[in-house]
Amino acid sequence: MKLDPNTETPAGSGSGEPDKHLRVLVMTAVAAERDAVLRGLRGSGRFDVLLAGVGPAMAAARTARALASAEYGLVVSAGIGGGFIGRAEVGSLVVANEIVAADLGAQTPEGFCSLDELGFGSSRIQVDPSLTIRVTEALQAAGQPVYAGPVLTVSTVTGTAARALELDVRVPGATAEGMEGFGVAAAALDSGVPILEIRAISNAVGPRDRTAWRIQEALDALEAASTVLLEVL
Ligand SMILES: O=C(O)c1cccc(C(=O)CC[C@H]2O[C@@H](n3cnc4c(=O)[nH]cnc43)[C@H](O)[C@@H]2O)c1
Repeated sequence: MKLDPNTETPAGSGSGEPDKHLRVLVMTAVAAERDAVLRGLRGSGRFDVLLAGVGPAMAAARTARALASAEYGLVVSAGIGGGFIGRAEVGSLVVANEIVAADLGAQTPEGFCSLDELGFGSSRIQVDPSLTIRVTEALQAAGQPVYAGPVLTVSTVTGTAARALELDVRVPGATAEGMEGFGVAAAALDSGVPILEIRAISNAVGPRDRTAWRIQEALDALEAASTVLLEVL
């Protein structure tokens, strides 16, 4: 498959409409997310929903294995995630317009240096803008609170206000945070398959407060979003 030389994403038709003859691979970190997605997909045979494991490394390995075993027209990284305050509240959905490995780089006395700045590749993978818009609009039309923006992948869940601010400065407009998206996206990019990431917000990105997690609320939002994906993908 051809890659767009500017974005390094698979070159598409520009409509954001995946080839409906091809299967869709959905990768979730854990079983509770997988089951929510499966409930939303209502038995559709066009989607395979597989476990990625937690964190970008396992997610990349498992996605690469799945992509080597069958032909897919789209890969979706889906799960619960943290929402940046003021951009995505608990219970809402975030559709990635880019997937950013936010802690991949080097710490220097002058501050964080990304992989791009170090000249070792890129820590950002773009999502086809028309796909992001198409999915965001469909979710909105279904009455779900939804935002489009950068979704960060981190290996360490943010647990302080200072770290949240640091990430917000590093990635302007950062909207959500998860732990698998960049791994799933790297495998998809490597196989020339388009990528999408959707996070249902279970907690705010900031000071650690386990009592404030709303995991069931986020899983319900993920299930409802998956029903919309059935129609739009
Ligand atoms: O122990 C904590 O303070 C803590 C806070 C939030 C999430 C966790 C997890 O271990 C969940 C990891 C799992 O869920 C996704 N997730 C959910 N919320 C976030 C978040 O705020 N930042 C990053 N990842 C999050 C993640 O994709 C994993 O699959 C622990």
